[in-house]
Formats: sequence, C-alpha cells, structure tokens
Amino acid sequence: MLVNPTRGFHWSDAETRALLNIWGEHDVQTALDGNFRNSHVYRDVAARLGDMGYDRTPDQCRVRVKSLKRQYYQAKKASKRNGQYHKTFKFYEEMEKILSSRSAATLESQDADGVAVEGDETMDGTEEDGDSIDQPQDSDMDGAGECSNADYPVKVEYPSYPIPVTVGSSNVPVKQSGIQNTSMASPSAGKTRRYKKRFTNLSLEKLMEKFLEQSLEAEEGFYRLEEQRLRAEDVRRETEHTRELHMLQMLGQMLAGLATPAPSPTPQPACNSQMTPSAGSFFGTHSRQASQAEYANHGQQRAAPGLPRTENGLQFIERSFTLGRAASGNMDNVLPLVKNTIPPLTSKKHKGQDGRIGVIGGCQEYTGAPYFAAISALKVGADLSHVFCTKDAASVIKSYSPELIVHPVLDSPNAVEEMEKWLPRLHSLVVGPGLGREDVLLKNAKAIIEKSKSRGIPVVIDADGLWLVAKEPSVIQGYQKGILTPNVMEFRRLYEAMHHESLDSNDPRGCAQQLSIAMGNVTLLLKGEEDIITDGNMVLTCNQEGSGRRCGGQGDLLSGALGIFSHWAFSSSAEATKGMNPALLAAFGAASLTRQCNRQAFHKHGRSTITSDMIQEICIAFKKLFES
Ligand SMILES: NC(=O)C1=CN([C@@H]2O[C@H](COP(=O)(O)OP(=O)(O)OC[C@H]3O[C@@H](n4cnc5c(N)ncnc54)[C@H](O)[C@@H]3O)[C@@H](O)[C@H]2O)[C@@H](O)CC1
Ligand SMILES: Nc1ncnc2c1ncn2[C@@H]1O[C@H](COP(=O)(O)OP(=O)(O)OP(=O)(O)O)[C@@H](O)[C@H]1O
Repeated sequence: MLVNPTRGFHWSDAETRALLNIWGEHDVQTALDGNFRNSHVYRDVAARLGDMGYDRTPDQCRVRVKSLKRQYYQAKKASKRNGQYHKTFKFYEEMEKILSSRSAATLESQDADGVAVEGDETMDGTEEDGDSIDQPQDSDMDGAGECSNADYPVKVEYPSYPIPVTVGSSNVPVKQSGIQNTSMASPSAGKTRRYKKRFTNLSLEKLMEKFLEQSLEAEEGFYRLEEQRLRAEDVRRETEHTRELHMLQMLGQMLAGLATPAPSPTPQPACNSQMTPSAGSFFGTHSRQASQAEYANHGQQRAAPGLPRTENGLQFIERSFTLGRAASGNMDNVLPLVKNTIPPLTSKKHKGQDGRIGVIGGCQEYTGAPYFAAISALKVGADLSHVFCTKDAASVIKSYSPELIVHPVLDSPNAVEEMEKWLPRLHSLVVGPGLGREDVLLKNAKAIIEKSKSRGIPVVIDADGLWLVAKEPSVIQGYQKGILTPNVMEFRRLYEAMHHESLDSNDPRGCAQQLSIAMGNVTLLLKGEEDIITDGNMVLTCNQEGSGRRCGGQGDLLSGALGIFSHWAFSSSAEATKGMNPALLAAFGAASLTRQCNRQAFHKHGRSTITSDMIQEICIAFKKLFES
C-alpha cells in the first residue's frame, strides 16, 4: 500500500529520509557522479522509494535532491559565518555525511584527471530544470572552451570538424561547426550556465569521449537511414520490373491467342455507319492525321469475322499499332516481325528452297510488267522465278533477262493444264502484271487462281488481275492467302464493284477496311502517298519515305517482291510472326522495300528515275531494311 499516494509537492520527513538513504548510497552516488545522463539513476531511486511505499516520480526525486543540496550548501555557507544556520536545516547531518564523503572521492578523481570539479550530478541534458542556483560555485567554462577554474585552468581543444551533438531533450543530432566560437561562445546567459553545469564536472577525456560517441552514433544513424533508403529504392525497382514482366507476359498471351488459324470467313455487310469522314482526301488532298485518329476507332469498334477477337489480343495489338503509327507508320513495330520471316542464307539449302515464284502475265502489249515483277522476286531472294505469258511476249521477256524461266502458255488452248503442272513446284503466284484484259487471258488467269487456292498457294493479285477481281470477286473472296495490291484507280474500281456506290475519298482507311471485309478479309494493300494495308481486322500503314517520282512498273516491282515475301511469311511459324496475319507482314515488307528502292533510285536519278533503276536498288534497300 502506498504511503504517499497523492504525489504532492510536500515531502514528509520520513519520505525525505528514505530518499536520502537511497540517494546517499555509494552505488547511487557513483552512478550519478560525472554522468551526463542520470535519468536511469533517478528512475531506480523512485522505484526503490516505491518499494518502501512512497509513490514519487524520478523527476520529483531529482528536484527534491536538488532542493536539499541547495539548502545544505546555504546552511553550510551560513554556518561558516555564524555556525548557526545548519541547525535550522533538519537534514544537514545526513547531507553532510553523504556529500563530504563524496567530495573526498571526487577530489581523488580530480587529482587523477588534473581537473578541478566540484558539484554534483547535473549533467543530464534531458532533465535539467534550469535551476542552477543550487550550485554554490559553478566552474566556469568560457566561450573559447576554456575551463577557468582558478585552481586548474585548462584549455579545452575541440576538434575543428563539425561534431553532431544531442541538444536539449529532442535527441536530434545537430552539427556544430566551429564549436569553440559558436554554441559555446555566444549562448544566452541561461544557456551558458547550463553548459557550465554540464561540462564542468567532466574530465576533458570524458567530454571528448562523449562527443566522439555521439558523432559515431549520428554517423551510424545516417548510414542506417541511407540503407533504408537504398532498400526502399530496390523494392521500388523490383516492383517496377515485375510490373513490366507482367505486361510482357500479358502481351505474349494475347499474341499467342492470335496464332490460332482463322476459320473460313463470311463476307460482311459493306458499310460501316460508325465511320465519320474526315477533312481532306486521300485520293486528292488527304488529311493523314484525321484519318489516323479515325482509323484507330475503326480498328477498335469492329469485330471482324474469321479471326479470334476475344478480349483480346487483337484489340490490344490494334491499339499498340495505332500508337506506333503516329510517328512513322508501323515501321518500328512491324518491320522486326517481317525480318523474322526472312529465311537466313545458309550453305545447307539447295536451289529452290528459299522460294519458287510464278508470275501470270505478259502479253503482246505488256512485256515489261511481268519482267519487273519476276526479276524483283529474284532480286529480293527467290531462287527461281517463272513467267507464264502469251507466246508472242515470251521471247521478248526472255531477252530482258536470262535469269527468268519463261513459259509461253497463257494464250495456248490448254493453258490451264500447262500452267497447272507447274503449280506443285511453285511457292506463290503473282497474277496480273501485264496480263491484259482479253477475255481468254482473264479466263485462264481465273482458272489458275482457283487451282492455286485449292493447293493453298499464296496468291498476289495486281494490275489486270484486279480488273478480273472487279468483275468476279468470288475468284479470291475469302481466301486468306490472297493479297490484292490496287493502286488508286484499281481500288476505286474494286470498291465500286463491291459496294455499288462511290467510295468515300475522305476515308481511305475505312474504305480499304470495308473492301477487305467485303472480300472476306482478303488482305489489301492500297498503294498511295501512304500505303494502307488491312485484312479488315488490323490496319497497318507504311510511310517509308519514297519520292515524288511515279513511273510505270513500280507496282510490278512491289507485286513481285510481295510474291516472295508472302511465301516466306506463310511458311513462318506463329512464333516468328507473333501470331500476326502473315499476309499483313508480307505486304508491309514489300511496300517498305519498294518505297525504299524508290527513294534510293531517286537520289541518284531524280526525275529520270525508272523502274529498272529501282530494281538496281533492291540489294541495298533490302540490307538497310531487313539486315541491319
Ligand atoms: N512496262 C510495262 O509493261 C508496264 C505494264 N503495265 C501493265 O499495264 C497494264 C495496265 O495497267 P495500268 O495501271 O496502266 O492500268 P490502266 O491502263 O487502267 O491505267 C493506266 C493509268 O491511266 C490512267 N487511267 C486509267 N483509267 C482512267 C480513267 N478512267 N480516267 C482517267 N485516267 C485513267 C491512270 O493514271 C492509270 O494509272 C497492267 O497489266 C500493268 O501491269 C504497268 O505495270 C506499267 C508498266
Ligand atoms: N504519292 C505517293 N507517294 C509515295 N509513294 C507512292 C505514291 N503513290 C504510290 N507510291 C508508291 O509507288 C509504288 C507503286 O505504286 P503505284 O500506285 O504507282 O502502283 P501501280 O500504278 O500499280 O504501278 P504499275 O505502274 O507497276 O502498275 C508503291 O510502292 C507505292 O507505295
């Protein structure tokens, strides 16, 4: 049970004696002597008082002790004068006993340190009450760090580098630079006294020890914080990395979802009422930006038939390709996939393995077109290039190049059988360059397209082949390995044939997509200022820089190149194409190459650039685009 449960300011005599008994014990005095911090000592004193039934806080004990000491010193002073005063201080004897023996001990240590110190345990920076009048004769420490005790003057040398010290009760380390001249030199009077009280009882060695200890503590604290910061940074980086990996995984899964071969598509209704025409005209003055934005919408709104379009890989890809398009078409994101489809040149392969291409075209009027197409296929990398032309065109075409294998069969009575027997040897077919529009030639071309379809051979249709398609769309409709390469005129013709209405010249992409869908998602490469490539689901644009030079035969170069690119693309694994429609990749590759050839040739020949000049550039252009 507590004797003093009120914890009031008044100390009873018994309580005070109990306190002095504890405080006067040797181990308590030793613990208090010369220590900066004495809170733990007074905590112990208060606890022991508590054991005796007195409920006092450590602070109350400390204040009470101070008060007793003050009274003791005053009584002692007075007693020197009249020998009486001590009689009025009822605890004089007890205090005398404690402090006199303590003085002796302190003096011993003073001798050892060479520093005169008198006083008590007042070094606790956290518990100072600011009351210094209990010190009858404080030792002085002046602003220059000099301990000016009369008997033992000592010059205190502080290190010139900043030492973090704990100030007040906040325990915040602060740096004191030039400590001799600042904080010790110009504090307020009260502070000066406090410093005096704190430091006078300490030996220099201890003082320095304290400084160094605190300096070390502060340094350790700094490193601890720094370590925490670095760990937090590591965690942040790791989180970021995991997030990126997660995104990549998601992308991979989506692309893998697209690798599933598409089922046979159904032709779609032609018109997309959601389309809004933009300003300008592709077929006249075309506003590219407007239609780009517009087209992004088409890509996301349409659910085209035939291709997996669940939540979904396709939408995701469309978005990413739409983003990529803004700056430079799809050069950055599609070209690497095209590269993936190009077979490496190795000594292990035999002739024909990298591609055997057939061109159906070449008549009395047009011998250049099939030649351009066939030679371009060779120059891009086909091993063998065949031309199936009319009899009178054959020798002319042969005379252009000994590289080409020319079959004068297109106008023969058994043209289809003649050509069909070559089909097993062909990897892809280009139908149309220089074909002409004679019914019999178109009929034979149509028959050979049908045969090729049944064999699953990729079929590129260009020029007069498109004339045929405009008349009979079913010849290629819904064939996923079919690719149409109309120029502006051919596109218009096709569109109007399919939709029975004029095309919206302000919306080339929308129209191209509509046409592709109407054709059963056959891939379309609409040539122009910007080549638009679509399979109805996805739209790519090729803005590879070309030139302003348009001469006959450039489209033939493109269709011939596309012949070989389509073979490579359709022979590639889904992994290589990342699940993208191979027809799109092939078209993109051929379009980029043609434009690059045009650019290079134009640099050399300017206005005089002709298709033969472009063909000369295929090697360098191919290297630049696909092998660098
Ligand atoms: N050196 C050669 O042997 C060449 C033969 N070519 C072949 O020539 C054949 C015809 O192809 P084209 O692209 O010349 O087809 P077109 O004869 O339909 O068009 C030729 C050009 O005439 C203009 N044109 C066509 N119809 C028009 C109309 N109604 N009103 C106004 N202008 C019109 C357009 O500028 C068009 O690009 C194809 O088989 C093609 O392959 C071309 O490839 C060019 C080179
Ligand atoms: N305005 C243009 N700016 C840049 N390149 C263009 C432009 N128009 C067409 N091209 C490019 O020229 C090439 C041939 O396209 P073009 O429209 O001349 O084909 P074409 O008329 O079918 O050719 P051909 O004369 O062989 O029949 C394509 O690669 C295309 O990208």
